[in-house]
Amino acid sequence: MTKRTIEILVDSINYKYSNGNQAIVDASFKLKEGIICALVGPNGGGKSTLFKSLMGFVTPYSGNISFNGLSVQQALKQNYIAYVPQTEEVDWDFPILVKDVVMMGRYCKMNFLRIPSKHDIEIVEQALDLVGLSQYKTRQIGELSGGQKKRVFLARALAQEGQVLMLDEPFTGVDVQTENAIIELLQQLKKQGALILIATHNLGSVPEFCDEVVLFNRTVISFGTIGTTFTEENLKKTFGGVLRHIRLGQEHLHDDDDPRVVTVLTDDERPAVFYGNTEQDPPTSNHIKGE
Ligand SMILES: Nc1ncnc2c1ncn2[C@@H]1O[C@H](COP(=O)(O)OP(=O)(O)OP(=O)(O)O)[C@@H](O)[C@H]1O
Repeated sequence: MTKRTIEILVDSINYKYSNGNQAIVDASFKLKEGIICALVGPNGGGKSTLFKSLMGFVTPYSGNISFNGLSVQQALKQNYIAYVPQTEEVDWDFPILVKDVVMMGRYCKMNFLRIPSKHDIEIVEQALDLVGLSQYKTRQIGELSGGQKKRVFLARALAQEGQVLMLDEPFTGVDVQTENAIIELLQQLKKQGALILIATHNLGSVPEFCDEVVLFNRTVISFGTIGTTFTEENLKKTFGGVLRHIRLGQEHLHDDDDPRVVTVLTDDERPAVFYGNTEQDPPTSNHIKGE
C-alpha cells in the first residue's frame, strides 16, 4: 500500500432508487486516513447504498463525494478504493477459482491483456495467506462456506492494495475466530495508514476496534469519535428509539472459544453495552448477561 494522506468528503448527498425510494437524504461526513470507522444503522437504513455511492455503482442526484479532492471515478482509476461487498450480492454459480477471484483485485494494475506478473501472483498468494485460505485457492468459489467466501473477497480487496478499504458487514456468518482474525488484519492495515469504513451490526464490538463511527439512518445522525458519538442517545436516535440494553457482567462470561475479555463498564462508558435493533437477534446468552 502506498502511504499517503487521504480524506473522504461526503457532502450533502441524496440518492433515490428508480422506484422512488429515497435511500439517502442529505448525508454529510468526513473521514481521514489511519482510522477504522464503523458505519452503523438499522436494516434498510441505507448503508449499502452509501457504499455503492462511494464506489460509483450508483450516483447521487445531488451533493458531492470526493477522495482527496478527486471524484469517485478518478479515485477508482487511481486505485484508492477497495470494496468487500455483502456476499449475498454475488452470483456464486459463476464458475471461477478462488485464486482468480483474488487476482481480480490486481486488474487495475494490469494492462488490457490482464496477464498476471510474478509480482501479481505473489501478492495474490500473500493475500490468501493473510485470510487463511491458501489451501482453498484452486477450489471453485461456489464450493466455499459463507464465511470463507467473505474472506475471499477480503483477500481480493487486500490484493488491490488500495488505501481506502470499505467492508459491508464482513462479520455476518463468520465464527468468532475468523472475526478476530479479520479485526487483527484491519488493525494492521490501519497502522499502515489505511482508511477503513466497515458496516456492521455487531454493535458490541464497535468500541473494541473502531476509532470513529458514522451513525446512519437514511441520513447521518451523527459522526465522530467513538467516545463522543457512540452514545446511548445517538444510538436511540439512529435505531428509532428501540434498542436492547444489556449490561455486561465482570466475570468471564464465555463458555466458548471467544477470547475477548468482557469488563464492567461505568456509565460514562455505556455505549459499549448496547446491542442490536428490532430486526436483529440479541446476542446469545452465553456471551452476555442481562441487566
Ligand atoms: N435496488 C433497489 N431498488 C429499490 N430500493 C432499494 C434497492 N436496494 C435497496 N433499496 C432500498 O433502499 C433502502 C436502503 O437499503 P440498503 O440496502 O442500502 O440498506 P442497508 O442499511 O444496507 O440494510 P441492511 O442493514 O439490511 O443491509 C431500503 O429501503 C431498501 O429496501
